[in-house]
Amino acid sequence: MKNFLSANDAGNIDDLVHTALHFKTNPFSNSSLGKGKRIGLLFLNPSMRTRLSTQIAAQNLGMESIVFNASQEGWAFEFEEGAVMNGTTAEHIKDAAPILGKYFDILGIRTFPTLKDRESDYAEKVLHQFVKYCGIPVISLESATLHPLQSLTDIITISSHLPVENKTKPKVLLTWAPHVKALPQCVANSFAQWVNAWGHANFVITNPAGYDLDEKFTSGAEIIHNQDEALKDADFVYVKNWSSYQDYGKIINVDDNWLLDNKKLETTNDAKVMHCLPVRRNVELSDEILDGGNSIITEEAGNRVWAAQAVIQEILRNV
Ligand SMILES: NCCC[C@H](NC(=O)CCC(=O)O)C(=O)O
Ligand SMILES: NC(=O)OP(=O)(O)O
Repeated sequence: MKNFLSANDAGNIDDLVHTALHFKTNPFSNSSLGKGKRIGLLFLNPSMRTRLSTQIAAQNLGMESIVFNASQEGWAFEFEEGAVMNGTTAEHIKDAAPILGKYFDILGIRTFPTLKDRESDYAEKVLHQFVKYCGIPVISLESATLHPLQSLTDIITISSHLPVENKTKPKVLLTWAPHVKALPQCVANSFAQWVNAWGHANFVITNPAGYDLDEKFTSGAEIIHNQDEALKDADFVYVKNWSSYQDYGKIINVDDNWLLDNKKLETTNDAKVMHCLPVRRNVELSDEILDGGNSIITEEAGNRVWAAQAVIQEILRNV
């Protein structure tokens, strides 16, 4: 593995899941692989889980990690080719990224979308410039359109809840949920991309009209606009808000009640409920679900370490 930017970089997903679950029971089984190596974790946006789990994963492999909160503590980056930098940006990515390539062996980057310029966001303009100019392997810590470490975690979590002799595919439902802010489509896009690539689920997506995701990621899933219908017999319900892809970055008013509660879960197959976190309680997900027996959300967040460790190991084997 050279970079880890999407499901396309994962190789065999089952193998990666297997490696991650091995680390879950044997965290220090390869604790000298990263000796003398250093990962830089650069954040242009907030994070709790991604930052901490990736640091722990690196440490478990004997690797040093340094976090750089670039948007708060660094010079403002310029990404435009040929820019006359007489405004607020102080350092061009072409100058900054090669330095990071000198300091680190692997670079992790979190960069959210603008939610204003769809073309630029969906071209992953910022992430790809880091890749182009840093010259070392790059791990996405959530980019403009995808969140691959989260999605690998989600597949690991689902896999570990399947019966050992599982013959039938579980029904995995991704449901849109309400929110007060316009959020990226990354987590939902990425979950769709990974579940499709994994191929071991009957995959359904439910969202209100106007919230259909980019078909580039969802193609292969069944899309149902009626949440009650979509919930029937689901084994896993993945809850997430996203802003509109079609009316890019906008919140479209929705009449129906899309907030999941225990009553809505009754028609499922006693479904496990998942969410990437952070979650707005009683806006995006109800207290009764978050505090109830169907939620596997804390376990899911715990699995972030093993996903990151499996990915860093694969990259370290190539540097
Ligand atoms: N990294 C996981 C999710 C990050 C981001 N959520 C947020 O920005 C929530 C912010 C808030 O609730 O104010 C998202 O949806 O892509
Ligand atoms: N799920 C997730 O990526 O969490 P953070 O934004 O806290 O890293």
